[in-house]
Amino acid sequence: MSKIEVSKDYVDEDVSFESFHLDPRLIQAINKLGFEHPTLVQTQAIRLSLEEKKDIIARASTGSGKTAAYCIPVIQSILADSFTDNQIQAVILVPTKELAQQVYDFLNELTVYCGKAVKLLNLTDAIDDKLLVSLVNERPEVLISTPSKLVDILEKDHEISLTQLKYLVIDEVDLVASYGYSDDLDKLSGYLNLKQELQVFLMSATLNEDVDSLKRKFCSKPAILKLQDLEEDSKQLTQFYIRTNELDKFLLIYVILKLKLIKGKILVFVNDLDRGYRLKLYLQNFGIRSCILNSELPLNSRLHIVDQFNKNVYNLLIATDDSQELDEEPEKNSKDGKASKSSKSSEYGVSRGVDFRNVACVLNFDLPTSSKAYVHRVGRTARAGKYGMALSLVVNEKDWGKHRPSSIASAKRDEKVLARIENTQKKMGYELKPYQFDMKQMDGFRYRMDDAFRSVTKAAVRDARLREIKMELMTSEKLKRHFEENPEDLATLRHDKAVSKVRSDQNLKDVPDYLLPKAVRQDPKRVAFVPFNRGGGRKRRRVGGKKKLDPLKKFHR
Ligand SMILES: Nc1ncnc2c1ncn2[C@@H]1O[C@H](COP(=O)(O)OP(=O)(O)OP(=O)(O)O)[C@@H](O)[C@H]1O
Repeated sequence: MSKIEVSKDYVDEDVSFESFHLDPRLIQAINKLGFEHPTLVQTQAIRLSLEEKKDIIARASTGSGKTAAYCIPVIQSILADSFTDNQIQAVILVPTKELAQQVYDFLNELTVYCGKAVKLLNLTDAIDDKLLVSLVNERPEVLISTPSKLVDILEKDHEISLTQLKYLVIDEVDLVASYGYSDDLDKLSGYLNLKQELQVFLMSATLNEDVDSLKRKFCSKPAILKLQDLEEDSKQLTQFYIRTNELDKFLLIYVILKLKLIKGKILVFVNDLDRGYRLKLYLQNFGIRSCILNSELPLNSRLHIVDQFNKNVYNLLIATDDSQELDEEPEKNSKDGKASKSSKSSEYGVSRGVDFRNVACVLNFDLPTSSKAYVHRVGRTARAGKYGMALSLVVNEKDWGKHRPSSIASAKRDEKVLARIENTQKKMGYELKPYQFDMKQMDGFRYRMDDAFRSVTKAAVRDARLREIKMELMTSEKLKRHFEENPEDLATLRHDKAVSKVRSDQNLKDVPDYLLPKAVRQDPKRVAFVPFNRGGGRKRRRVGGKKKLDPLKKFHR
């Protein structure tokens, strides 16, 4: 049994899962999951749902256990009701296929001792629609889907009935509400027996006014849970930013990664597809291996990459988050002010809800385009009560566009977005701290950065992108068969191979002694959290002990 550590701040230590009078099969599964106590949002949601039959709107921090908060009451109620035979009793809607799979996997674990009492169906599984319709007609108790896929299937077969539905869950509800799913939700409401027996859960870490119309449409007298603000000294997430120019972002990431200034697994976000490959190839020059995650890769590969990252097969994942969510007001994407679903990425989303495990640092190589997207990105670390840090590279407005090859359009607004991020974080009681790097001290690394940066041409990026897709399409097929035949062999399929023959110079891979900070030269094993002043001298903080270290502590002026 793997025990998952959850900090006191999220966990309701006075409460046990047994106190909810849950079915023994469910209790056994919860024990197997290693959950000792419910989290705060779970205690409240389970009670309100099972005892008071309330509709629930919950805003709770990223990583605070919202999935179990709605899954447990849904499964409990299905198990408790032995009279309703073979009916679709719950629909769980999420914005992306990744999340559908994640929720499906979690429900599978939760129902592992339930035999055939609870059947689950993930509608976003890439199976033929006809087969899907016939599987829905077998009336599994729980359907998991994106709104558009569900409506699609309902429109394909008018015999399917949802009037007996007891639970409707919309997870990441603000994204579902604002991301072009409103037509699908309107259509869906026509299939439901709203405000009768139906109990509704609307969940997210961020709620906005788009959710109000869903609240009016789907809920009656909902209980509103807001479980977000932690005490100052109990915050697990430490947030930093560095103001820089576009080319120096490449210098910074090289130095940070090469000298291992951040300990543990790092999730790097970039804002477009080519950018991800550019960074991967650039780092490859220095012998730094990374793995790519983006909307172009087949779903099987995406799921496998996240799974392997969670199992610590990779330490560095470069994820493209091209959602381009904007903060309200000044700019909206379409005439009605709603962001539209772009075809390729419409059902892909990596900053939302994906349960990355044990991420030490979220590094926003490119700053997201909205404060809301920032909340979700940085929420990939410091999950389930663990500590984590977020580091964002912010381009000075005056420096934007000065060096075309390293430039990206979104960075033009970085300073404005940073101001909004600071504002929203402040309202939640958080603070972003600036890091003043002494860029002069990194001058020794600059020529290597230049060399490596220049070697990554546009053609090399295009070539890498094509190769990776081809490779992953083949891997994806293999994965499909492997998943069926040989699940334990999956770990051997790696996604962090070199994707291009970019000239790889051994000189770039090694960092000569004279460039290293003194502390590292004296003791090569001591590479994390080192002071980066050539004179050395000051004592380092002990690594590993107390968690709330400032990981880049001595690197700034
Ligand atoms: N009671 C619990 N005890 C221990 N670990 C838990 C508990 N509940 C959930 N977890 C773990 O916490 C992690 C985060 O849970 P979950 O993915 O549900 O968070 P979330 O609130 O939905 O986050 P997000 O807003 O990012 O989607 C998961 O790995 C989950 O297994």
